[in-house]
Amino acid sequence: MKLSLGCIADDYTGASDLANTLTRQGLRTVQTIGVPSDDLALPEVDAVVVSLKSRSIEADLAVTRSRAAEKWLRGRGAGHVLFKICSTFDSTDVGNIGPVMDALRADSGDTIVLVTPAFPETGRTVYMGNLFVGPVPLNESPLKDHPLNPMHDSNLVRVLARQSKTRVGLVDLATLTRGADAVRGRLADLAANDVGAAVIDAVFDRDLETIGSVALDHRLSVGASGIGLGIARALVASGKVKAGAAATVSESAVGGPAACLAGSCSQATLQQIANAEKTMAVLHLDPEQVIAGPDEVRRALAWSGERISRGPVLIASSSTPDQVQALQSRHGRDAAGHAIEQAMADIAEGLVRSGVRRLVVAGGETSGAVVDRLRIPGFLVGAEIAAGVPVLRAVGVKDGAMLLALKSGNFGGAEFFSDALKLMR
Ligand SMILES: Nc1ncnc2c1ncn2[C@@H]1O[C@H](COP(=O)(O)OP(=O)(O)O)[C@@H](O)[C@H]1O
Ligand SMILES: O=C(O)[C@@H](O)C(=O)COP(=O)(O)O
Repeated sequence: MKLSLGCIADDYTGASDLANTLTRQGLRTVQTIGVPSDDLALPEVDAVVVSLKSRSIEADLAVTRSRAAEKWLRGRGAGHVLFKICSTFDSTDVGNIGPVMDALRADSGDTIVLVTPAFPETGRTVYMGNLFVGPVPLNESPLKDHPLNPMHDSNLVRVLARQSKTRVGLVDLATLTRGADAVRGRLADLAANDVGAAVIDAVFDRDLETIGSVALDHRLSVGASGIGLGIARALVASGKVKAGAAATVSESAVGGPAACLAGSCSQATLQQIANAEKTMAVLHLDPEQVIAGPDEVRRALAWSGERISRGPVLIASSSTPDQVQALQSRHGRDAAGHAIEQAMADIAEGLVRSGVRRLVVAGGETSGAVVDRLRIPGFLVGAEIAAGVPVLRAVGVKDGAMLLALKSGNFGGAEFFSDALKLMR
């Protein structure tokens, strides 16, 4: 297998979002959980997206894991590696985007790396280095209240400069609009001034196509699914990947009970949970009790045990920004987040033990904890439920077929949970 593109995603929902984008552009793509072991049988593919849970861990550990993934991908022939970050640039002043980018850039030997979280299909655009989420700057969007990495600055040149050892510059929309050679010229000027990373504006998919073609001059780029789309289109346009070759994924029904788990506290997910009350049984966990001990998990499993044979269930820990803040002030941000993630993983494990083979998970960190606990080594990409969220068919699991959907907290329409289950037969 010689890869045309290697990808390292800093969380599992982000990885499935990118795998979805690459598949839709015609690349045969597989999503692996971590660096795959040698005995995982992978199909013949153009792209591998290695999913890491490295967004909110210690920066040093994120660097070590990302470098190991890069080494594996380069060893499979990947000439270009995309470090997939969140389209809302989720990070803190200590990382992990900057430190991982710096390390991968050093490994790749590139003098300068293109960076853009733009993903116009989901309303993420970048202008003059400022990230917009729909109509508002990042710092006015619901991301200002994220439980783990609240975003308070929409200027990505500043945000990245605080995290990175290199100088950070900007390729603005006016330059981009003049075409690939104008971008190349600007990058050469920046590199000559010791700038090692360039945030590049992008508003429309055509901007991403220009970015994708320039990115392929380099060995590394950093961004969200939008730059993935640009790179995939450039690979197809250059003939390096045969268009329309995306592997067909088995559509055979899996059946059996279905469940949804929500650990995201995003506004979108809170609304989706409220809407799900109309179509399925919903249990709201008591976050304080989750942290207190295992009884809340037992209560959730007993509750679902009584209902799941009659229809899908949804179990949510999600709460509003002020409730999240109150909990964090009592227990600490990381301790609260970790305890709830592990409780969600316990619940997922219990549900699967009782026969659930169709599972929807809302939240990136939450999905990471659940998928790790279920020991799923990888996924093939099926139908698209919503922008950035595909149906995933697990590969390499012992207990037979299993379907999952890993939803970024911010993604999906108002009826996401029922939309997902309709496609997960
Ligand atoms: N009620 C709650 N209070 C505080 N933190 C919570 C609560 N429910 C979930 N969390 C934590 O908030 C974080 C949500 O992050 P994540 O799952 O990545 O969602 P998103 O995709 O919206 O970023 C997780 O660490 C989760 O355990
Ligand atoms: O790029 C995106 O917005 C998503 O792919 C993503 O990374 C999701 O992260 P979470 O919101 O933490 O699930």
